[in-house]
Amino acid sequence: MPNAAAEPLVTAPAPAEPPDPPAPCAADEAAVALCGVRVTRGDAVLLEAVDWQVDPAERWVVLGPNGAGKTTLLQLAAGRMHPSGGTVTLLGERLGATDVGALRARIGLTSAADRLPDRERVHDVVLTAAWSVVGRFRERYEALDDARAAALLAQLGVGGLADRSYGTLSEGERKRVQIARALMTDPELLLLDEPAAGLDLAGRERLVERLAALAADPAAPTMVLVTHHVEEIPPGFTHALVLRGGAVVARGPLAETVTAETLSAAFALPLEVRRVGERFTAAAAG
Ligand SMILES: Nc1ncnc2c1ncn2[C@@H]1O[C@H](COP(=O)(O)OP(=O)(O)OP(=O)(O)O)[C@@H](O)[C@H]1O
Repeated sequence: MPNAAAEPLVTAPAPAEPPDPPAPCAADEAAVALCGVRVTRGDAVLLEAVDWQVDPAERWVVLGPNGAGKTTLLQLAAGRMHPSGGTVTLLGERLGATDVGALRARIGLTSAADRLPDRERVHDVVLTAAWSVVGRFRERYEALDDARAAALLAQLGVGGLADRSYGTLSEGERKRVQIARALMTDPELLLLDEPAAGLDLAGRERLVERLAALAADPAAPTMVLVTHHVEEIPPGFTHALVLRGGAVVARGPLAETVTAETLSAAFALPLEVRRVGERFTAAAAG
């Protein structure tokens, strides 16, 4: 008769190995880290399963058709919106677990929604960013602030317009003043939402030239530029994120991402994409 006590019929399973912790989706030193991000409004899904990491020295362009989720993504990256799911970490601070006011002060954002007073002197439009206000009142500014505003206007090629009132500027000149204003607080991250929208060819080219100079400056902040048009990608930009319908179509170094394949998929149209030097063009294939 078998000895049941000495030879159990059922062998106890070996204790399970503890599961590996999930790999972090982004490095700690990333300027922007989105992990499994989802944004919903009612039944609408604005972003779904977005993983994206921007390292401090990188310059990213975000491309995609109307409604792809580009502005939503930029609002997250500016700390002006929280995700419905997943995590957003900006400059080492996780949204939802940090003082968002202090974080926003470290981020420069320009968008068409910026409302700047037409009557304000151009110099003051830039200067007042130091106090996060849009009109000069009783704030006190240091000579250093004045010098910085003047230097930024000169850097953006609009130094000669410092004494004009903002409302008298052309659209292209305004865009460059807006970027100077966004740089006034010396942000660590600069977000540009369609900076070339509405500009004529010469205005676009002047802006692209200034952004290329900024991108080449090692002291410049991490940059993310949203656009619909590959022609607006400034030389010196390093990476691209391509979105469609709130999802990532492609992401990575510019040369591998801004291609006929990814853009045709994103814009749902067969496209030819050409690269001449550091500039891109796209047109319908045919
Ligand atoms: N509050 C909201 N409720 C429902 N849907 C919204 C809301 N806000 C935005 N959306 C939708 O989310 C989608 C993404 O919008 P978003 O502005 O991020 O796109 P976009 O890529 O910046 O578009 P565009 O290039 O036209 O500026 C759009 O379809 C928009 O209609």
